[in-house]
Order: sequence, then C-alpha cells, then structure tokens
Amino acid sequence: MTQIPFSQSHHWLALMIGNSRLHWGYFQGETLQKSWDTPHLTNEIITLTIPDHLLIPEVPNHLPVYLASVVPSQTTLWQKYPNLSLITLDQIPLEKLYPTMGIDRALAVLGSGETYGFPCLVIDAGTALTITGVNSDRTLVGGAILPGFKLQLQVLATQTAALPQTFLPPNLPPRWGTTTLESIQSGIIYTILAGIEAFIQDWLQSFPDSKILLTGGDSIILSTYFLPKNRYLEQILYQDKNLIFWGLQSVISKQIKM
Ligand SMILES: Nc1ncnc2c1ncn2[C@@H]1O[C@H](COP(=O)(O)OP(=O)(O)OP(=O)(O)O)[C@@H](O)[C@H]1O
Ligand SMILES: CC(C)(CO)[C@@H](O)C(=O)NCCC(=O)O
Ligand SMILES: [K+]
Repeated sequence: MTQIPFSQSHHWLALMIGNSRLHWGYFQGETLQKSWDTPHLTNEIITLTIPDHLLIPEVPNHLPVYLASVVPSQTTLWQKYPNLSLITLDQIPLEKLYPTMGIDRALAVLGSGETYGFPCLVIDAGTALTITGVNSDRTLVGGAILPGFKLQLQVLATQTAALPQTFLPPNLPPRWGTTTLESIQSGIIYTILAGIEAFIQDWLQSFPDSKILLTGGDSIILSTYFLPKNRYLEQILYQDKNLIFWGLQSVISKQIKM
C-alpha cells in the first residue's frame, strides 16, 4: 500500500467500513462533496466506478481511497486497489488509545473534537452502540460498547420462540407496553436511553464544558427519542453523521499538503 502524493488529484474518497455497510465520502481537497452508503463488497476490488447517480464529474477510476475499517475480511478485498491508503490507529493524533480500539471510534472522536472542540463525548449508534470520551488534552478517557438498537431487536427475535422481529417506531413508544411489540420497543429503547443519559451525566461531572455528539446509522432516531426527554442538554448535544469523515479529513490533511 503506497502513499499517494496528494497533488496528483484533489479528488479523493474516504471509505469507512463498518459492520453493516460501507460509508463513503467524496472530497475535493478538504471539502466533503457527497456521502453515501453501500452494502459490503462481495469480491476483490481493482477499479472503482463511481455510480452515475452520484453526479461526480470526471472522476477517474483509480481515485485515491483512504480506507479505515473495523472488518478485516472487507479490508482484504481492497489489497489490489492501486491507490489505497489504510488509516490505522497509530496515525490518530490522540493519546492513550489502546491497541484493540476500533478505528471508527478513534476517528469519530477526533473528528468531533476537531469540529466541535475538546473535550468531547461521542455516542455512535451503529451496529454496536459505542460511547467514547476524550478530554481537553486529547487523551482518551474511555468508553463503552453495547449492542445497537437493531442488534438488540434482532437478537430477541432470533433467540426466542415467541418474540417477533420488531422495528424502531418513528416516535418514542409508551413506556408501559400493552402489546408484545410495544413491550419490546419500550424495553430496548428506554433502557438504551437511560443508559446513555447515565453515561452523559457521569461524563459532565468531570467535563462540564464538553460537547456531546450523536452519530451513526441510528443517530437521527436516537436524537428524536432522546432530546424531548433531555431538554437541558439542548445547548451541548449535536447530531452529526459525518464525524468519521471529519476525523479522516483531519488525519489526511496533516499527512499531505492540500
Ligand atoms: N439503509 C440502511 N442499511 C443498514 N442500516 C441502516 C440503514 N439505515 C439506517 N440503518 C441503521 O443503521 C444502523 C447501523 O449503523 P451504521 O450504518 O452506522 O453501522 P455500521 O456500518 O455497522 O457502523 P458501525 O461499525 O459503526 O456499527 C443499524 O442499526 C440500522 O438500524
Ligand atoms: C465496537 C465497534 C464494533 C463499533 O463499530 C468497533 O469500534 C470495533 O470493532 N471496536 C473494537 C473494540 C474496541 O473499540 O474496544
Ligand atoms: K466478532
């Protein structure tokens, strides 16, 4: 994997491989022009044709790809792609990251700090739901990992006889469910919300000036559920689906003179 001189092209792709799907960002210089998601790859990739509907003009087929991944089997499929740079934990300018920490968490909390300021707490509602806090010295304080909303719903449906597959309702369901569906929704949603609130309150005791960022595939629905119950957090709580891209942009712009 070779480092691409950035001057070759101002067009580049950020690719975050998550556990559910691929998250793409198309950048011109430091500007994120578009972002989109696709399913995991099934075959090795050698050239990359950008879908027409993304309306990216004149994009070459070997656009530089800056790849961060938490799925090793997907990373392998990129080995023969000519313009690939793999972003790994050692390139993240944060202190005390531990060796097995997910690069998505490190990038999201870096992107959050660079954009909204340090200290910051990131709540990433993806396949897994992660909580990651960094202080004003850009040092990892720590975090937590639990099954995400969809995974919790799925596991109840697949590991029990009587419980059906359940969806996330568009608005907060009643706490006291009177049907199976409502009871599952209530159980998962209210316990996740209570857990998140407890982590935030604990964090704010140590870092009262911290911003709190919600990101990940379920972050919009999470803020819909969470904000009306926690109006006191309104001034410090933000939803931003692009935190990982801001983190990648920060790492890459420091490696390469734009
Ligand atoms: N089109 C979609 N495809 C898959 N998941 C989706 C989609 N839209 C929303 N989601 C939600 O996004 C969640 C997955 O989040 P995200 O895409 O951030 O996960 P991911 O790619 O696995 O990343 P991570 O590794 O951070 O978990 C799922 O729980 C699902 O409910
Ligand atoms: C927790 C996930 C799955 C979230 O995508 C990812 O960040 C990961 O694989 N992390 C490795 C373990 C850790 O972060 O401690
Ligand atoms: K695993």
